[in-house]
Amino acid sequence: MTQVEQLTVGVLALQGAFSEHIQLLRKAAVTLNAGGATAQWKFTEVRTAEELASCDALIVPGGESTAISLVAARNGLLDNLRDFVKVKRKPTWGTCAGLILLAESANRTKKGGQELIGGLDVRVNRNHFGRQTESFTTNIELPFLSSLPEGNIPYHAIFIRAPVVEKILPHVEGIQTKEAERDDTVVAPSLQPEEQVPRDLINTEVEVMASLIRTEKHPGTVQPNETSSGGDIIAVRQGNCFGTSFHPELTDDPRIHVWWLQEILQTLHK
Ligand SMILES: NC(=O)CC[C@H](N)C(=O)O
Repeated sequence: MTQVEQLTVGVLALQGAFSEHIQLLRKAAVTLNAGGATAQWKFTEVRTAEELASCDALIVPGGESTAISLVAARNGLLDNLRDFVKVKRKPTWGTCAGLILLAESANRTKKGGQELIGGLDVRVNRNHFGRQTESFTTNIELPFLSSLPEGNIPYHAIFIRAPVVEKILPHVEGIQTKEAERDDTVVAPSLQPEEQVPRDLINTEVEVMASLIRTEKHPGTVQPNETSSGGDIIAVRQGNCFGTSFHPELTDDPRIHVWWLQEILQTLHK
């Protein structure tokens, strides 16, 4: 009998919707293993460098990116997270605040209050749709789910003070050379030369996985932006990193978690 591999997926548990992710990951693993055992999955909350080191993959949840980055900095975890994502290049998924933290650049940040992990060559615009009261839910098409059972059923996406990807950046090692074009833009720090990963290992450009085309009027005002003609970019993937503007963890629909666990298996077996 072939040995089933053991994989540990961590959820950064400093602030935000981490326990919801763990519950949905458990549900996703049951779904995935029902189609034939894939792996023995362990899902765990991550608060320390030791816990992070035990993980094969990581979710950075929704919540408040400023709070998550402050606590991570206080716990001395930011550099470990950067190493996990950008040097070890382990599969990492950020939802909402997590997408902001995985971006190489973010606009509308609080003065002096935000550090980024980086990993996705994008610039996000925080709170793109407005304040809490302008949060909304909507059914969207997620073409990347189409290979899953029931993958073509629209996905009920929850946007809470959500960011969007407003620009795909050219990949440059040494992020300081990237634009910080406004007073409220922050960028992720550059890798040290000895940490730089050869370009062919990064291997992919940013891939737009989903856009939101707002056909009906939502309460929030939409800022004009560079992607408005094709809709707002709300899901991207690049190499080991995946990010979504919305909160799959606040639904009971495990399809994106199932898809992402499959991605982990594929990445690890490449
Ligand atoms: N729901 C969320 O995760 C909101 C993200 C929040 N606007 C931030 O900047 O962190």
